Amino acid sequence: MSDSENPAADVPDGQPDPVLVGPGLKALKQEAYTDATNATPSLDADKKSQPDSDAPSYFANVPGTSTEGIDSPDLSSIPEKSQGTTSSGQDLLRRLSLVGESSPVLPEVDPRTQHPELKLSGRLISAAFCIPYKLQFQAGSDWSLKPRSGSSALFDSFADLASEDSPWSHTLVGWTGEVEPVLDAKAPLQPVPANKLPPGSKNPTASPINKAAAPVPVNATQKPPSHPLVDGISVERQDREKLDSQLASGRHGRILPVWLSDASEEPQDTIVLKDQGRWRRYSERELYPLLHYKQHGPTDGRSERRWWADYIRLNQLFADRIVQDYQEGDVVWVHDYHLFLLPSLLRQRIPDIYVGFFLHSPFPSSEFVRCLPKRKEILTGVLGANMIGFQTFSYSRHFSSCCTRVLGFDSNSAGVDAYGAHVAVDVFPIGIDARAIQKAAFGAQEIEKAVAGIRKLYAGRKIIVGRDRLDSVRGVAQKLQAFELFLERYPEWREKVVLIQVTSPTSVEEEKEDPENKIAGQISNLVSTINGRFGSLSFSPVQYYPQYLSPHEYFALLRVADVGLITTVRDGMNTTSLEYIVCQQTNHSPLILSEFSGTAGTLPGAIHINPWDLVGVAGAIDQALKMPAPQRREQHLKLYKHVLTNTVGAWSRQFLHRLLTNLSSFDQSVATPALDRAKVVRQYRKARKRLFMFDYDGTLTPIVKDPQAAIPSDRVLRTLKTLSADPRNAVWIISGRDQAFLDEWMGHIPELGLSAEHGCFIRQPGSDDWKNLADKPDIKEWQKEVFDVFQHYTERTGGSFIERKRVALTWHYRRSDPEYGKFQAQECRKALEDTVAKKWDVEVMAGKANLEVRPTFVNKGFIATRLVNEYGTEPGKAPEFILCLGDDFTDEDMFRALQKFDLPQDHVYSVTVGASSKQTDANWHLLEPADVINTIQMLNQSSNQDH
Ligand SMILES: O=P(O)(O)OC[C@H]1O[C@H](O[C@H]2O[C@H](CO)[C@@H](O)[C@H](O)[C@H]2O)[C@H](O)[C@@H](O)[C@@H]1O
Repeated sequence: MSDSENPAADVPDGQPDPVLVGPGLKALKQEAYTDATNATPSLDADKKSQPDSDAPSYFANVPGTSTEGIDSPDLSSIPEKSQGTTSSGQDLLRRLSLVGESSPVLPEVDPRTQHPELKLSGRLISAAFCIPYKLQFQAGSDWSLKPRSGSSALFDSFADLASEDSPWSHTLVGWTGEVEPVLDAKAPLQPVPANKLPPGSKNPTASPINKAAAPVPVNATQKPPSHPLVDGISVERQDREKLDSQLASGRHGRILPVWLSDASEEPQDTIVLKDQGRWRRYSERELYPLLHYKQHGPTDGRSERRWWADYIRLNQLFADRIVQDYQEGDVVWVHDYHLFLLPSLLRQRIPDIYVGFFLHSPFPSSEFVRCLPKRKEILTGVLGANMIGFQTFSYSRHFSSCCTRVLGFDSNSAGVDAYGAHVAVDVFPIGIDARAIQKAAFGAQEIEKAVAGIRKLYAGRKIIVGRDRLDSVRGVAQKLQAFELFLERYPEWREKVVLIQVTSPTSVEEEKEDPENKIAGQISNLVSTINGRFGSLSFSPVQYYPQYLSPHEYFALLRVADVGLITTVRDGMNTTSLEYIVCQQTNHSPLILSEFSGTAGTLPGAIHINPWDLVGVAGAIDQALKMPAPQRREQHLKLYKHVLTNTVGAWSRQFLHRLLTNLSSFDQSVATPALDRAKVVRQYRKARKRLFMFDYDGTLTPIVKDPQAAIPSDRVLRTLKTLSADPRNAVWIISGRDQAFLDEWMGHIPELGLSAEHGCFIRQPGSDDWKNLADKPDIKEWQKEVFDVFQHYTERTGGSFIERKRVALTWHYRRSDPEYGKFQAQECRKALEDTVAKKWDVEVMAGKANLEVRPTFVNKGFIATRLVNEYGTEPGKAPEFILCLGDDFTDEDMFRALQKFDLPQDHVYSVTVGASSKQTDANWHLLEPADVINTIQMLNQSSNQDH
């Protein structure tokens, strides 16, 4: 049902086009596009293929003029382009309370003026799996372009971005899709072998679509499908260039086709297209099912490895194409799961590129994603983007949670900290081009005829309409089961209600090739059972049509419906439900919508059902059929306002606006620059007195699961030894670890100064003795109370444990469920702050997957201050080079302490280890402990050069 996330976004081989909406519909009006044998039209003509301007306008549909019952509100002054781009439009929307109810309508403003700091070029490159055309090819001739079906909302958004009103110069990068050879119009069609056809489909050469069987007059002019793919098509360079020029301008902007082939050397004169379907396999057999909560059985993994290799190559070829065209300041917007790896591939080549990613399909719980063998590659691939958008909040939450659980990255509802960068995560439910749908659905003679025809056919009966693809996730079986139960439980409706269910063949690779065609079989059994139980010789309560509909038939069906029934068990965004709402502008028939559709959250005015609860669905059908007119009108109005305000144009503006806002706020205020090593070396070499303060965990060694396993490597020890051997250097380890640990691992380097337990203990260089700075008589008492609270949470948080030191106590939850552990830590912290911390002079600190309690009067900042003071702060005495490094909250005390001294700026380097987006008082950042060691080694080497 949803085509915004249609995996194939295409017609199965050898099939006629399914329902076309949006650009498809508009383009359909151009006969030449549908005729493979005609000369290829110029894409400019495409612009003219907008719906007829004399078609009755939805927006001119003022109250009282409707012929179909209760009217819609007067939206006549909403501007055609984007409903709200002018002040009058905004006023009207406000008057209708459209603004503020849904996402705000953003005006078209040139992003370059709005964000001068980003130095935008004004060019937007969209990357989508396929271009919006199906290609037919004959060497030496023009290419034949037919509108590609599916993904209508997405293609409409490209048209919007490329329109004259858009501030962007738009380029679309997409795969050519499976290229077919042009058929000789006069040559007889060869029968297609049955095994090459999708299950349930008719042999195109055998018989035309059964006109009599259709619920509405079937488009008899519909062409038989083109033949299945021919393998091994050779495309010469001049033919590819010809396609480039045919696609150079049009309603979607400039289109750059990506040629997917095995050829490894660039550029090839001839590209041979073989087994073209392979480029879909990984995404449609592995990713699509997983994203929709479907798991296949175990396999030997060989095919999957091949598909994965193709998936990588596909993403690389997209990256190549974009990089070839890229100009500084371009924004790249990547769409959907076929291109999960593209953001990182682009960032590897252009580190400061602006990239947004939008996922059109659902994103499942981490419990599902973790089953994917390539889970890490997929997640890190997409994390190359600056912002990742989802259809619903729950999908975005699942994604962030996956990054925490699978990759161990910090995340919250605003985003994920990945590899030193903050990746924003946000929610943008897609809309439709409501105005185009309205124009397409109303007024044309054929549609009016079809509407009248269906009404006549089912006169006196209520019509429930369902239109879905025959994928298992679309819930057609559940719908039929619920309808059967409805007829059983509400006998008063028998003979008075008909369910018209139209299904187009599946587009899911895996299901297409199911030899048993299980779903189709199941559906047809259910239909027979219901019609057998509740039908009669003259009437069948289920009218089932496994076929494609023309746009006219499709819109006519949506218009005559008394109830729209969508029982999908999983889908990203259901565009049919949005189109249904537009088509019901005058009837106001209720919409029953599965809560598992991504659309449900944005359509609270629909009747939400759980498709697995058949009794509930049956009850909802009864409720919808009996709904009084005023209630129907009221519910519909809410839905209608939503669909009209949240158009696909508003969606893309919203996405780009937030991407740029994120980029600019990130650039300006939060980012901590990477440590300028050249500057550090210069000052280091100049300085005669130098002070080093190193935190230990997360700074000198990477964070690991078991605290006892975080031991310094030989390289770390050698580096520290060399550094501290220089008499000009004072080198200190200032750690939360206890004395025993520091003695054991670093105690053998006599030149090192050590401080343990966040400043509670100190051991001077050259000494074996530890001095206790936290010696107070009450220690045992507060320790006991802290221990009891920690113990309480340890018992209730699997995997957590307590580390007892001499003074401080640490509760660790790194081995617990990351989200539950974090939650329990918040609770535990609250409990400690409300009790122990109020009674005693202790501080509760949140560390890395831990909580620590230590006396308030000592901390790492206190030690840092003490050390600088020991050197002397007057000019001539003060250290001329201070390097202080740490990674967590407790180290911020040191950074703050250093700010209090009046020392020359270029003498003091406070460095946080981690993302540049981290909230910190440090002036610089380094990504990871390895960078710290590299930096120190560099200083050591620079000293050698001095000698
Ligand atoms: O001040 P530091 O030297 O950074 O020490 C802080 C705490 O580090 C240790 O715990 C942390 O590192 C462990 C090993 O990588 C890791 O498993 C744990 O999750 C981290 O919280 C140490 O165990 C604590 O005693 C220190 O206070």
